[in-house]
Amino acid sequence: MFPQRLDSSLAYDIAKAMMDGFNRHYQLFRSESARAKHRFETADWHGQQRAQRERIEFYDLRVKECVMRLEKEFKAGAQPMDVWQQIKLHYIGLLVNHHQPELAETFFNSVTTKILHRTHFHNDFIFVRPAVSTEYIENDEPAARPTYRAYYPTRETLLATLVRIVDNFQLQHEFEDLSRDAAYVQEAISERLALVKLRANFQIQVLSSLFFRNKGAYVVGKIINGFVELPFALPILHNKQNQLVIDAVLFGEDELQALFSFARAYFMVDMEVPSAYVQFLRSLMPRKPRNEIYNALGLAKQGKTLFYRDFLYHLKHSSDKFRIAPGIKGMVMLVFDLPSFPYVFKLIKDYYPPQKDTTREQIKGKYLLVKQHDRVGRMADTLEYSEVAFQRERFEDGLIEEIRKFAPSQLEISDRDGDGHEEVIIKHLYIERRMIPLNIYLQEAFDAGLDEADARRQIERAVVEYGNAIKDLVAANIFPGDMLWKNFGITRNGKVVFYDYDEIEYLTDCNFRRVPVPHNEEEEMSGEVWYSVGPKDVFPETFGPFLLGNDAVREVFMKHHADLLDAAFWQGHKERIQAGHVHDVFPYERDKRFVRRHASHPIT
Ligand SMILES: Nc1ncnc2c1ncn2[C@@H]1O[C@H](COP(=O)(O)OP(=O)(O)OP(=O)(O)O)[C@@H](O)[C@H]1O
Repeated sequence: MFPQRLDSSLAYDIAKAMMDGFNRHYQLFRSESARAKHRFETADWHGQQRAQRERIEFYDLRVKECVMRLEKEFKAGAQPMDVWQQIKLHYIGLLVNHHQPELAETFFNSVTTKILHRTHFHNDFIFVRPAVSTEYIENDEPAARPTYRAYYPTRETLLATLVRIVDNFQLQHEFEDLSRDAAYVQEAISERLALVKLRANFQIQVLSSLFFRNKGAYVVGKIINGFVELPFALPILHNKQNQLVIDAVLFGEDELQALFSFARAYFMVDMEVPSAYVQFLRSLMPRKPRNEIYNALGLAKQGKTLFYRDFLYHLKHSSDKFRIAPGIKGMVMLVFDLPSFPYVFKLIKDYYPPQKDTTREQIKGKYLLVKQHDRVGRMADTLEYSEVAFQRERFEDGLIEEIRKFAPSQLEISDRDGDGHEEVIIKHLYIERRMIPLNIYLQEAFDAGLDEADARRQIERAVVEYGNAIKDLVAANIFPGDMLWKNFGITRNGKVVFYDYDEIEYLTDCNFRRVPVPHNEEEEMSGEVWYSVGPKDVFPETFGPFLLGNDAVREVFMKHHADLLDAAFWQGHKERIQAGHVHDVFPYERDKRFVRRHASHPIT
């Protein structure tokens, strides 16, 4: 198959046009990300959120543009296969000194598969694995910023070094008191280093671009001493007087994981060599898959590519079968998983019960809304795939039957690739992180018996976190719609996250009402809803019977979250959002905030 000679000049022109298409994409993506700094400095929060939303669309737009150009200028789709092989080889040549080769390869795949369609293309024409290494890429241009900077403080110069680290970002806005904040950070670091001997290599490494998201900017780095590396992040916020403050210091893998969680919006970061950022971040969070790090940086297509490669690799090295996911089955989504793999696969059913007045398009719209919205750590991100092929023998028969019954339009079983093995091909799928459904988590505690202190603690933690999750969603203008326990999951770190999006609405589109007082005994005794209800009307006081059947659950809920049953709570938030308020989201515990920690003992 490998071409002996590169003799088609058209192949070179097509490869070059594709590379131009990618370069244009990355330049636009990067400048939008770089502008986040100015929006942060000028407290343009609506602008920041808009940009976060719009940037998600960039990739598909650029792919479409490039496909059109290739068809128009080169009739690319009509070129014979040997030309396509040469296109790929020329493209590899163009990648050799490129600073984002892995992204450019993915762009090539997107454009090529659009032009050649599934029936024509062969894996040889795309990048099934990377052809060009991303190791040790450096930007050698004279004014280039390195990926990270290293600082070499002593115990005595630590404070001055911390000030310098922040100063080097040249934020064009004044701090309330940078030396005070740096002293708070120094104190926190010194506590960790108190009993430690500083080794010759003691240093602080800091990624040279800030990470922007919503109302925050984050310094991300690590402290190295001997063989120990301590990841850290410094959130910088505007205070009430609109001056900058370092709000906290986060340490260690778990706190960084929470910052980079799959349930949060993507960061804006100005990066020349994204793979070097990913490599650095991976050293801070070794258990976080690379695909999720690319996602967190807004490079979702690369995340998707890497996820799929990891998935295929996992399939090759496992033998268990796909099955219907544990828990209560969805009415609109058919959910399955592979026990050995920490994700779930969701497809939209063809048929749903009458109370679900929705359509496939509407459901897709809700999933898209979540993708573009700030997920505030409370909504799982999803990857969307079309035409996914699995080996038939890896599917339990019961699962095939379930798909055949509820989503026949999504299922094809055939030997499409002609390798003599049957495949299950699913037309459209969402994939997201697997969690423990909250109803199962609570049931485990009930089963253990409420006399057990651990079980009671488990219930308390779950119910308190559940209410907190809803309150975070509310602050972010999201009404979850269906708030039953089964629609929330618990993550590895004990966070409660929402995953059932088909009834989600903007809070500002809902009408929160109290149940009217009955006019007469007949109305009062009627088991039916006797008052008129509009399509967007919500009656929070009616949530109780669905959620609080269990006494232990009820007790905790009423202690911490009784306000969720009050229409005034919801209406109040709606009005604040309508008045233009942009909520604060803290991807860390509130008691980490310096304003709380040092309220009574300010450092002087
Ligand atoms: N990320 C996940 N991790 C673990 N289990 C999940 C996940 N997402 C869904 N499930 C399981 O699949 C079930 C159905 O999923 P989901 O709630 O998304 O479907 P649905 O059809 O929208 O539900 P509903 O009938 O409440 O509208 C859940 O109750 C849960 O048991």
